[in-house]
Amino acid sequence: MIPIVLSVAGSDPSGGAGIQADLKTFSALGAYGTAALTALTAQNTRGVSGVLPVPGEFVADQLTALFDDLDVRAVKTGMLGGPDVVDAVVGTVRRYGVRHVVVDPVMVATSGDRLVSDETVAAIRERLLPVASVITPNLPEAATLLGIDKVTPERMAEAGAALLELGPAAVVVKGGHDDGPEAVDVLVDADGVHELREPRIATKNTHGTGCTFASAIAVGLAFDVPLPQAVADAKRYLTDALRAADSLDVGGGHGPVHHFHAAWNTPPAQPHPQPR
Ligand SMILES: Nc1ncnc2c1ncn2[C@@H]1O[C@H](COP(=O)(O)OP(=O)(O)OP(=O)(O)O)[C@@H](O)[C@H]1O
Ligand SMILES: Cc1ncc(CO)c(N)n1
Repeated sequence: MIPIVLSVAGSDPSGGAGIQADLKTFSALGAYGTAALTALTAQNTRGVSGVLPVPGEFVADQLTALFDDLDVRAVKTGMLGGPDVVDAVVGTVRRYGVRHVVVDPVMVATSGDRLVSDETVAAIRERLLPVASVITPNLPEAATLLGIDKVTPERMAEAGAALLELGPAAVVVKGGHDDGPEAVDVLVDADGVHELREPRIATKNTHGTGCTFASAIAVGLAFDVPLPQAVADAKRYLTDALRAADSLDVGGGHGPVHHFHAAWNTPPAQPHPQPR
């Protein structure tokens, strides 16, 4: 039976981040993708112009409908519209005993636009982190969760260890927005600190990298791959998706990564033949 993975996240109508990115990642990596929407955004590759949260009660209804029927092997959370949405997720994870929970603590879009309120961040910190298998903050998200000014690349391991104290089984602090020849992330779990390194890809098309990375980890866990391997595999998949991103050329701002870089081993699209 195909492993079922669930994204609990917001919609990005431009298709590069949020549930759209998550479903593409699940599909590209061979899992069956499902999605419960927590918010609508109005956004494109240049920025976010509106957010409409889904009430927590209705997120809970979506989750109940899913879990009453489908054998969901892993849950990935992204943008969570409000504290009531966080509580709907936590309640479901506890009630159905979900084993694999990947929390991408989304706070700000690639464009720099803020996506969630302070109350939502507090609910994530206090109630969602303790049920997470792994959380994947970038440097500003790590700092916000820890209630400190900033986390520097030199202090990623230290920040990861402090975040581990908040209850998740593992933490991946992402150094993606740093510069340098490599994109370095730090995984901290009960076994200690592991560094993950891949080449930094020179592209402006980085919309949805965080969503894609966390979703790929969730697929690995759904296939029962051990966490450190699932994280390393996810990073390799994302790096290849970044490498192929410029071939898509979608939008005028930060365009999407190429989720299907491995599956579409066909030449670039040709114009449709004209009738004679
Ligand atoms: N230019 C790049 N080249 C290679 N890897 C990158 C690049 N940018 C980010 N990454 C990697 O992508 C993954 C996602 O990290 P990133 O820091 O972009 O997440 P994020 O800030 O949460 O994303 P988002 O902007 O979608 O919210 C990490 O493994 C990071 O190291
Ligand atoms: C809906 C949504 N979730 C997450 C992100 C983070 O990139 C985004 N831009 N939009």
